Amino acid sequence: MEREASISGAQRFARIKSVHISGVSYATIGEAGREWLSGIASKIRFKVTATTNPAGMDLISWRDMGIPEGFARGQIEIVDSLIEMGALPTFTCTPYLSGNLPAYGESVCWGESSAVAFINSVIGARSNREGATKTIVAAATGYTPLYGKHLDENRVPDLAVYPESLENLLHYYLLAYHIGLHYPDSVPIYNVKRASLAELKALAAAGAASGSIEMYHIPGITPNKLSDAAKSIQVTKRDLLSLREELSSFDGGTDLVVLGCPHLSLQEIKGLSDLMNGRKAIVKFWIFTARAFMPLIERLKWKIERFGARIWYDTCMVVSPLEELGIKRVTTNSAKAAKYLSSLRGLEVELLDIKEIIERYSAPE
Ligand SMILES: C[C@@](O)(CCOP(=O)(O)O)CC(=O)O
Ligand code: SF4
Repeated sequence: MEREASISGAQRFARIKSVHISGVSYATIGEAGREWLSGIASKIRFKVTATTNPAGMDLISWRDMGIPEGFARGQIEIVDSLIEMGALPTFTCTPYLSGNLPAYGESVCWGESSAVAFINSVIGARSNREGATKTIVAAATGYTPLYGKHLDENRVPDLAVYPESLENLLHYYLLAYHIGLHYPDSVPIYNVKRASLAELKALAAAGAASGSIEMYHIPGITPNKLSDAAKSIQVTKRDLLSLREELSSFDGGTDLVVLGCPHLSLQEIKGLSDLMNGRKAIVKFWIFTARAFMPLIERLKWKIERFGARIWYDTCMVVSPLEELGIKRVTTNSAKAAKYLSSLRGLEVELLDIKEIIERYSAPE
């Protein structure tokens, strides 16, 4: 940890109350990661709340997903090692909705770039975008080096963004993705009139996926101190639509629709069940969310199941080995998923808003 502090230029450490560990999927960390975790599992005990990012499969229904036995064995060993050290089995990228909610001003050490940007921006907690190893060291020591987004001077807005129009959730993803591409290290002010939980999540996820945006402000909505930004830009609807084209490599004829990047909130699942009501899927639909919501979804899911969609827990479309399940073309509404599905999983991607997806890939009952 001392060496880590000197690399990042930190002079001091912050005492932390929580970590969020990414790098849980066997598809991402492989044999090397599995071995490393099993080697340290009996030697390390976590001192603070430690939640976990999605794993490479639904930890209960993995056989239904078509996950090979060998993959499942490796994944279960990773999960066991993390739990032995004291991690909480949340397996979600929205841990702030599943029991790990930092307070305003609190320093934490979190992985998962979308969650880091969400808690910095929406809650006013403080974290840098950390790698898995560092979050494990922080969990074992209870400290993290104090630099970057832990410090006031790095949380000051430097770019005022004026979108021409935001008509649906996809536009929020595209707006932040556009800013992350062109201003990857900025602290933007998004001048938007409203932002639901889903929209706040989309802004957090997309700006960190195309760039390294760890924090944004929204006047009247996010709690951090605002000041005038040095630079100001307009983002037109045309900018958003041409970005959608760039992120899409096909148009119609998908193998699989994947929704839930980041993991869907309860409100989004409710909204989806209403959109699906009275319709039937004509392709495979997979939905990803946190295991913690499972009992609550019991009463909502009949509409989703009748539609023909499947809900998976503990995992997501990016960290499960979709390409090994014979899938080649996927459709999503998340710009972050679009990027990682093509770059990490090597899949063809179609990016559409949720209503367009339902219209294109389902029919009235
Ligand atoms: C792409 C991502 O959301 C999930 C995959 O990362 P990991 O395997 O959990 O480290 C991680 C991130 O954006 O920080
Ligand atoms: S759903 Fe998206 S944000 Fe969540 S872990 Fe998967 S890639 Fe990351």
